[in-house]
This record gives sequence, structure tokens and C-alpha cells, in this order.
Amino acid sequence: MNPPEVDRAAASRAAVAARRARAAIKRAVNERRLSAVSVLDNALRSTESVEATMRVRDLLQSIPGLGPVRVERIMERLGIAPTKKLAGLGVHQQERLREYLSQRAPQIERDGETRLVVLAGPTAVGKGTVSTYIRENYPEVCLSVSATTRAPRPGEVEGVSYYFLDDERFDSMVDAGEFLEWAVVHNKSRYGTPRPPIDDALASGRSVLLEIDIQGARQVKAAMPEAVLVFLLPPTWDELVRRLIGRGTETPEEQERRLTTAKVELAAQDEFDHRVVNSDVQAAAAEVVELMQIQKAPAQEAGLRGKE
Ligand SMILES: Nc1ncnc2c1ncn2[C@@H]1O[C@H](COP(=O)(O)OP(=O)(O)OP(=O)(O)O)[C@@H](O)[C@H]1O
Ligand SMILES: Nc1nc2c(ncn2[C@@H]2O[C@H](COP(=O)(O)O)[C@@H](O)[C@H]2O)c(=O)[nH]1
Repeated sequence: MNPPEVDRAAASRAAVAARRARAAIKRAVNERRLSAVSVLDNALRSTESVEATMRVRDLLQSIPGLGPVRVERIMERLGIAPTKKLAGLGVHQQERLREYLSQRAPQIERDGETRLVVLAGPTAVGKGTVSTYIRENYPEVCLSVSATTRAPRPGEVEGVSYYFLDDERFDSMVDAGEFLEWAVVHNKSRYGTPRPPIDDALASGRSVLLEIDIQGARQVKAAMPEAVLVFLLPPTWDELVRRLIGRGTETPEEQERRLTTAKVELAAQDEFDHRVVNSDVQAAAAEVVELMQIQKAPAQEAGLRGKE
């Protein structure tokens, strides 16, 4: 063997060894013997390490519960190119990936677990818009249909948007313990989450999304501590005001009242398990769905449809 051939053979052996080492790391992450965060740490500590040569995509895909499609979406959201290696990440990409690996991924790893996810946030942040997007684009998601004493708005459909009840009927459901939670919202009407459809869906292995106010979110957490609370945030306060006024469904007095409540509600965001900024409806919906650990189901069940 002349010297260049020796070099080539050595390089090829090194490449095979590195490939095997990367495969072993992926297996260890997959079997939960090694945390994905520690792999990232090793990669960043030394550019000579095997971890440094791993693709971000491969690391994410080795996490139980994360398939190629989901990983592609996550990387897009984190602003990381599909072929990027761990050692090639910029500082902000490193931060976003670390946050993802330490906060979100561990929840997803609890494979097969069904989820009760509560989406709450201040008025006009876009809860209804994000929920509608989820209903239309993720048919496997169960959306709870609330009961309310407020009058239907034009276009709202009984049993789809809400169950519209009079005070007497609402009282009787309260007395019979038929609500998982209920509250007077914006000091005006009562809203409540009927419990039986939620119990049925969870018992049959499906995850459920509730779009309710913050008082309701607190009640759900007290009744079911395993529920995951998601707080939807506006990009800025001014944008929240713009959305509320732009929607044009409230009088100026009602807008004032809702904005006063919104300030109090924004101060409660730290009580929540996750915060999602609604700058873009599609991206916010994808983040919420990801937190649901969705299990595909053949059809929607009665009493668990989207709001319109
Ligand atoms: N990402 C977004 N970018 C721009 N506008 C948005 C976005 N999300 C929602 N909106 C708009 O903001 C307004 C308020 O949204 P929506 O009615 O969904 O809020 P909400 O949180 O359900 O409000 P409420 O709690 O008062 O019922 C709507 O006009 C909606 O079209
Ligand atoms: N506590 C609950 N809050 C609910 C429920 N369903 C909806 N809501 C919240 O009410 C306000 C106003 O809704 P709107 O349709 O009249 O604009 C909004 O913040 C909803 O999230 C519920 O079952 N329980």
C-alpha cells in the first residue's frame, strides 16, 4: 500500500467508526439511556466529538414519539435547515433547540399518553381562530364544545359552536355536577365544559383540547393536575388591542372591560405549563397540536367537535 491508499483506508475506517458511534448514540436516546440535551451539550463542547457530526434531524428523530414529518415541522419552527449538523448551529439556534429538547421533548417522550390540553389566553389573542384552524386542519383532534348562557351570534350553530342554554338549564347542570369547570366570563355570561364527553374521549385513548378562559383553566388543573395548560400570547399588547378593535364584535365599553381583564390575565401566564405566541395562526396551531401528543382516531365523537 502506498501512503495515499493508507490515508484513504484510515479515513474510511474512521468514517465507519463514527457512523457506528452515531447510531449507538441514537439508540441510547431512543431507549432513554441518554438525554438528547446531553448529546447537544457534548456536540457543543467539542467540535471533534462524534456528537458534533450528528445531524439535528437525526437527533430529533431518535426521540420516541417524533417521526420524520413532525421533526421537519419542528425544525422549520426552530429555524434550523434540514441538513444542519449539531456543531454547525448558530447561538440562537442552539438556544431554541436546547429549550425544545429540555421542555417539549420530554413531554412527547411520554409515549402513548392521552392528553387533556387547555388553551387559554386574553380576549382577542386568537384562541377561537387557532382552535378553528386546528379543527379544520387536524381532524384527529377532539375539541370540546362548551355550554354558555350567552346568546348565539350570527352563524353560530347549536352543538357545534356552543350548547346555548338558559340560566335554568345551566343551573341544573351545575347542580348535577355535569361540568368539569364553569365560570362567569367578562363579568357577563356563564360558560362551562360538559364533563361526560371529556371523560369518554380520554377513556377511549383520545386527546382533547379545551378552549376556555383562565378561571376555567385553573379549575381544570385543580380537578385534573395532569392536564397541560397552554397560554396563548399576542406578539405585543398593541397587536392585541388592534385585534380586539379590528374584530368589531364588541362595543367600545365592552372592549374597555375586556382589555382590563386582559391585563390581569396576562399577569397569570406563569401559572401555565407552556406559552405559545400567536404571531401566525398556522404556526401557533402546530405548536398546540404538538403538545397534544395526538393519537389518530377514525372519527369525531358527538359532543366533541369544533367551535364555529
Ligand atoms: N395570528 C393572527 N394574526 C392576525 N390576526 C389574528 C391572528 N389570530 C387571530 N387574529 C384575529 O384576531 C381577532 C381575535 O381573534 P379571536 O376571535 O380568535 O380571539 P379569541 O381569543 O377567541 O377572543 P375572545 O376570548 O374574546 O373570544 C380576529 O379578528 C382574528 O381574525
Ligand atoms: N371557563 C370557560 N370559558 C369558556 C368556555 N368556553 C368559552 N370560554 C371563554 O369565554 C370567552 C368568551 O367567548 P365568546 O365565544 O363569547 O367570545 C373566551 O375567552 C372563551 O375562551 C368554557 O367552557 N369555560
